[in-house]
Amino acid sequence: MMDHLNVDIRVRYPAFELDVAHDFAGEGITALFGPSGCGKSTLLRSIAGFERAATGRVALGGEVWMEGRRGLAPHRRGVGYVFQDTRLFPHLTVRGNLDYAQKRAGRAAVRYSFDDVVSGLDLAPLFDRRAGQLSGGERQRVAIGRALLARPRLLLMDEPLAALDTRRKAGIMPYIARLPQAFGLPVIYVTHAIEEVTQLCDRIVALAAGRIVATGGVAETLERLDLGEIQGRFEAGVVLEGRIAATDAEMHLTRVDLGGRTLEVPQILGADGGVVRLRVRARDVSLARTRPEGLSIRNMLEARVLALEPEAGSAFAEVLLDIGGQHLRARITRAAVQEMGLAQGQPVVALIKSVAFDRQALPRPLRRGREFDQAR
Ligand SMILES: Nc1ncnc2c1ncn2[C@@H]1O[C@H](COP(=O)(O)OP(=O)(O)OP(=O)(O)O)[C@@H](O)[C@H]1O
Repeated sequence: MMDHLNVDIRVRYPAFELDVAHDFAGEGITALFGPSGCGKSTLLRSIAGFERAATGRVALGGEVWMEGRRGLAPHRRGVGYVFQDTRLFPHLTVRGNLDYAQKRAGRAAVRYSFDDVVSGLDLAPLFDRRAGQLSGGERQRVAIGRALLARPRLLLMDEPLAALDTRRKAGIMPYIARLPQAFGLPVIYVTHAIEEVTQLCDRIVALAAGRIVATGGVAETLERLDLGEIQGRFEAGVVLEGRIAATDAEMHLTRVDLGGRTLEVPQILGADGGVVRLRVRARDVSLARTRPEGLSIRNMLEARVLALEPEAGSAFAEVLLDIGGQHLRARITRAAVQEMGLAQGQPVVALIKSVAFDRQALPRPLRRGREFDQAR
């Protein structure tokens, strides 16, 4: 367990105020999540020491980085920073960019070497390329490597995938997921993309209008949050956690055990037994009173109605379901609720098309052991 980052920060702009007090976990990836303009980048900049208007307190373990209006300069705070635009030196090679970071590194003791960074991010094949000639995903890998070589005790990432297309995102996400375990440092990860929260993060700190509105584990916090404000009604859904039970390589399907119920989803590249999170949007779930026959839909889960929430002034209602401990949401028409005679406590069958699942489901990193500890 690494040191906790404790913040109690205020920033006042003419038209915006940030006021945040939080004890960030000393391990894993914490999502700083919220709508555009809620203050995510301002908070990250305040932690790093780039925000002149910040007042309050920032401390990592016993080390105070800011107190009142006085703070350590950014390069003395032991943070690595990864931006959306990578800010590499375009005219230098990848090797040149990494060497530069290595030379300017602080003296903090870290448990990994230059070679660990290079192999952990697969950077060797890129060494002789100029940074200006890399793809967006490759540039981000190099930018992460550069941040790690500064020997940080904490890594701050500000929407590192926002500029990438879906395929490139999927390519780089596994590298990010491994960072806390592989390099032994906590990550604070700014995003407003819910798939990145679901696939990469262990916890959420949700911000709205400069204040924290929810904190906690990913699945439960997403369920509590009113995502409408962040993602729009259409994206409402749940995050299910399960284990890979088996994969049919020929059919490109993976069966995921949700603890009694099984889902069939597009193939996930991961070993049997691996833990995965799956986001299911409410609009992708239909309901039936009894198990239908002769359907193409692969996923039919026995469920029980926990709550019915008609949306005022709309054709739709949201149905909250229990599927053996975990929850599911279905967005169906109010007319259907009436015709089916749905009521609280009633057993139903929830239908989910396999195509409804996000493509980039990633097995969660293993919780025990740090990869580089064994090498030392
Ligand atoms: N230097 C500044 N002077 C005045 N107002 C600022 C300054 N920097 C940011 N703001 C305002 O503070 C608010 C929060 O900005 P911030 O960039 O932290 O939001 P964000 O959550 O990171 O948004 P996004 O997801 O769009 O990047 C915004 O209303 C922004 O206009």
